[in-house]
Amino acid sequence: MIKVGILGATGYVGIELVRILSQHPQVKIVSVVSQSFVGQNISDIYPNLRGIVDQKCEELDVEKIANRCDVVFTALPHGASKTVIPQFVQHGVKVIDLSGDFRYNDVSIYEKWYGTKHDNPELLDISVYGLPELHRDEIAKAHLIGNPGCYTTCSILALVPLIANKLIDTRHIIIDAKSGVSGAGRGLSLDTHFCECTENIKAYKVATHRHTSEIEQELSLVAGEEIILSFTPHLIPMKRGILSTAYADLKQKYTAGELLKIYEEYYKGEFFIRIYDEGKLPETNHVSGSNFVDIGLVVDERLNRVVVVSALDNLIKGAAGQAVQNMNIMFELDEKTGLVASGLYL
Ligand SMILES: NC(=O)C1=CN([C@@H]2O[C@H](COP(=O)(O)OP(=O)(O)OC[C@H]3O[C@@H](n4cnc5c(N)ncnc54)[C@H](OP(=O)(O)O)[C@@H]3O)[C@@H](O)[C@H]2O)C=CC1
Ligand SMILES: CC(=O)N[C@@H](CCC(=O)OP(=O)(O)O)C(=O)O
Repeated sequence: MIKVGILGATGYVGIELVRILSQHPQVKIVSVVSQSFVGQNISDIYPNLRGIVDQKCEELDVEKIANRCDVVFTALPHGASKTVIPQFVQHGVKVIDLSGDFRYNDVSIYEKWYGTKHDNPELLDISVYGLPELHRDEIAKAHLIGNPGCYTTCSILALVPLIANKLIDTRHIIIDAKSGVSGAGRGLSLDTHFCECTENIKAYKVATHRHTSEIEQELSLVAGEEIILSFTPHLIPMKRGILSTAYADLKQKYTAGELLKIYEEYYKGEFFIRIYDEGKLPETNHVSGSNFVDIGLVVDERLNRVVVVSALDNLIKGAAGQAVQNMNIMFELDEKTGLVASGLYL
């Protein structure tokens, strides 16, 4: 059995990790760590887990946790993980970090977009961007994973086949994405207050959202040249789910059917990517509670522009599910293990 610890277990991502890993046949959860609920049972905080995971939350004592775990998931706010992760790495414990701290190849990009200094830039040399569909071989050998963000997973996977096959003009890509409110975490804030986000939709951090840089990093790697693009996130009155709509100009004429064949071919064998037939498009309900990314597209023939629509659950393929997929790869398990229960509809 793989012995796991979950830091930030009481957060929205952390509790999805607890839920998924409690049903994983090769995992034993040995430690759930909290900052504010030390000594309380996790199932008192999330009563849906009563009788399933009745484990007490521990304080963050790296030495104690590292001695008992093969791998730790750090589902802490950006910045908070930076101090503890190097200690786990030194203890030889594998780490899958859900924050943005270890997702970047170039520290100056992290520092520019996160507006803070990185304390351990040397670890960026060993960390691997945990998007299995792009970096599976590196993930298998990694000790430290920077697990991708939710908007980024949804947006990158929607565009990769077009970029890898050089089908679009990469200078004018636009991504318009919408997220459910759980994307902002469980902490209280004015933006996610009931009256502020119910019956209301808003764009935020337009042209400045940090996920722009993460999407650009990965798409540039695929393209073999620097890509910069427009990314606009929106907060919508739903609990979970991301829907991303990407627009790009085609270099030549293609029908939707031809492009969909290219997508099918590119993602052949990728269980967690589902390509829709022509005339159908993904919706957030189709992926809720699951580790799938669903992708469909339309060609706007008047403009010779492709419009790619993708959907995922921000807490699963956008966070906890993808992290477990990475763990499966790191421990040489079938990467679907523990991740194929059907999703929620509604
Ligand atoms: N929500 C989402 O859809 C996604 C989130 N992420 C990333 O995952 C991470 C977790 O996000 P999310 O679950 O939404 O956040 P939450 O705010 O819901 O949870 C944060 C967790 O971190 C703990 N925590 C907060 N501050 C500290 C600290 N200084 N030291 C130790 N523990 C601390 C909290 O503990 P306690 O409750 O005990 O105070 C809580 O368990 C973030 O980095 C986020 O950016 C990534 C992809 C998607
Ligand atoms: C709705 C909402 O607020 N979403 C978050 C993104 C959540 C996420 O993906 O977190 P990472 O930054 O760790 O990738 C945001 O816009 O910052």
